[in-house]
Parts: sequence; structure tokens; C-alpha cells
Amino acid sequence: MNDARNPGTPLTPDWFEGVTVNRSAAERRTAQIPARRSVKKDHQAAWLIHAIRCIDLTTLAGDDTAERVRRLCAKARQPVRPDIQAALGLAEERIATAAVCVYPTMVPHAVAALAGSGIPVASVATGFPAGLMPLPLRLAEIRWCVEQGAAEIDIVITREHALRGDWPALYDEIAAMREACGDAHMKAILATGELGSLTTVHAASMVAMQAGADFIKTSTGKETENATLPVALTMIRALRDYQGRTGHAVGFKPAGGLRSAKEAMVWLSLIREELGLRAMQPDLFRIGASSMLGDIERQLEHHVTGRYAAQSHHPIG
Ligand SMILES: O=C[C@H](O)COP(=O)(O)O
Repeated sequence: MNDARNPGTPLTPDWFEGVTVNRSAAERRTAQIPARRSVKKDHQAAWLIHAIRCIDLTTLAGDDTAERVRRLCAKARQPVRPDIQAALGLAEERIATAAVCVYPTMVPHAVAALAGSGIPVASVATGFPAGLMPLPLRLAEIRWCVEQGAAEIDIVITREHALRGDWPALYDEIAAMREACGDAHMKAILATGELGSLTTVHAASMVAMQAGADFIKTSTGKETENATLPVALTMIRALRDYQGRTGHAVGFKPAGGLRSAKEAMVWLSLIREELGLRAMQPDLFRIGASSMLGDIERQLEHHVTGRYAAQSHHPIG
């Protein structure tokens, strides 16, 4: 994760009030990306390996178990089958996911399973996914996760603050969460599918960064609408504006419903086009996904063998 933490700024409404985001313009701009074959065929395998290195390998299910988390962590340590990795000429390469993301009570199991791997444990917190709990309890949950060894905390915002335009309330809660995180890096989940408009998404993005978020993240994966390209473009433009004003690069994490290798390529293309190569690195770009890795591995196997394995051949959970 980017060692240079986001120091944040005082709440500065001038940076977002009066900004109106045109949804149809954002949709037109992003509609072109999926169709574009911007990555040459023989570079696609390299892009997919890079995508793996950006994945927060996630399980956030009510029936999660310690055993499932242990299996997920083993996958995070060895995401590509050794024979496929060798056939790609990468036998000596260390390929691992960026992090493993779990619920709080699964953190100790993930920490134990990832010991010595260098792969950080990310935990959702603050009453994920709705966040509708008293703030002191949400802050205590963050501190508990950090004490259990989580190095990254994915917090959720109170959507009502954004929906009502109560930016001081939103800023104060995120700043308090950032303080509770201590040395753990904080990703602010905006739950954009519940924010009503891209204009509100833009404002909430800017407030989260001003309050000290190290990353801004689209979704919990539990909303009806999760990561979409127009939402991402809105957040990325806010990121770029924030960096222009402060000199600090905040990370971006799309999450929720991202299932395929092709989507991974589209998201990487969007980041490259909008923010450049540096922003594609795992300390600034993550993909929150519970099942995308399986499809990426299938594509890599096809790249190597010319055949597709059955979906079940690359299980994770
Ligand atoms: O990052 C967290 C998301 O819940 C992952 O969503 P997903 O299970 O749809 O991949």
C-alpha cells in the first residue's frame, strides 16, 4: 500500500460545491472503453497477471467460515496454478493478490493463514454494509480489527449524510474513522449505488479524500447497483482534481459484481487512460472481487493451452 498516507485537508466545500456531473456524458465517455481492443493479444496475459496483483481477494458472505478463509488465503498466495505460471515463463515470479478482504471475525484466521506472505489483511468495518450503527461502536470495530492484525480497513459511509448534503457530518465521521485506523490504511466505501446522483458521488468522493481516506471505493458489493464505469469516471475525476490541488495521489477501488477477466482489462484501461501507468499499481488501484480470479486463471490457461477449462476447474471459495 502507498506508504505516503493521505494527510487530508480541512473540509473545503469550494472543491465540490457547484460541480455538476452529467451522467449521459459520463456514460458516453465510458461506453467506448469495453469495445476498444487497446491491449494487444500477446500483452493480455501480462495485463491479467497485473490484474491479479491488484485484486483484494474477497469473501464477505454470511456463511463464511475459518476454513473458507484459509482456502482463500492459500489462493491469494498462489493465485495461478504453478504449471500455468511456468508455461507463461513466470516460474520464478512471485505472483500474489494485493490483499485478502474479509469480515472482522475472520481477520484472525486470515492473519494466521497469510503469516510470512507479505499479503495484508483488509477488513470491512463500521457496521458493513449499511453502516447504521452508533459511531462509537463503529470506531471500536475499526480498532478491534486493527488489534487483530488488519493492515487495511474498508469503512462504509453514512449515506444519509451525503444524500442530505450534510458534508460536515460526513467529513467528521470519516475523519474519526481515519483516526481510529491508526497505521492501518483506510478505504472509504461510498456505496455509490445508494447516493442518488453522480454529482453526489463526486462530492462524497472529495469529502472522503479531504477527511483523509487513503482509497475511495465504489461499493460494498451488497447494493443493487455496484461498480459501474460512469461512477468510476466520476470518482477518478475527483481523485485527479484532489491530487492536482494537494499533490497527493489517493487510491481507487471498484468493487461489487466484477466477475470476468475482460472486466479486469476494461478497468485497467480506464485507469491507464484517465490517470496513467503509475495509478495502475496496487498501492493505488485495487479490484474488490470474490470471483474474478477464477475467470482470469481460466483465461491464462486458455492463453497457454488454447483450451478452456471448466469453470469448476478453478474454484476458490
Ligand atoms: O469488495 C467487496 C465486494 O463485496 C466484492 O464484491 P463481489 O463479491 O461481488 O465480487
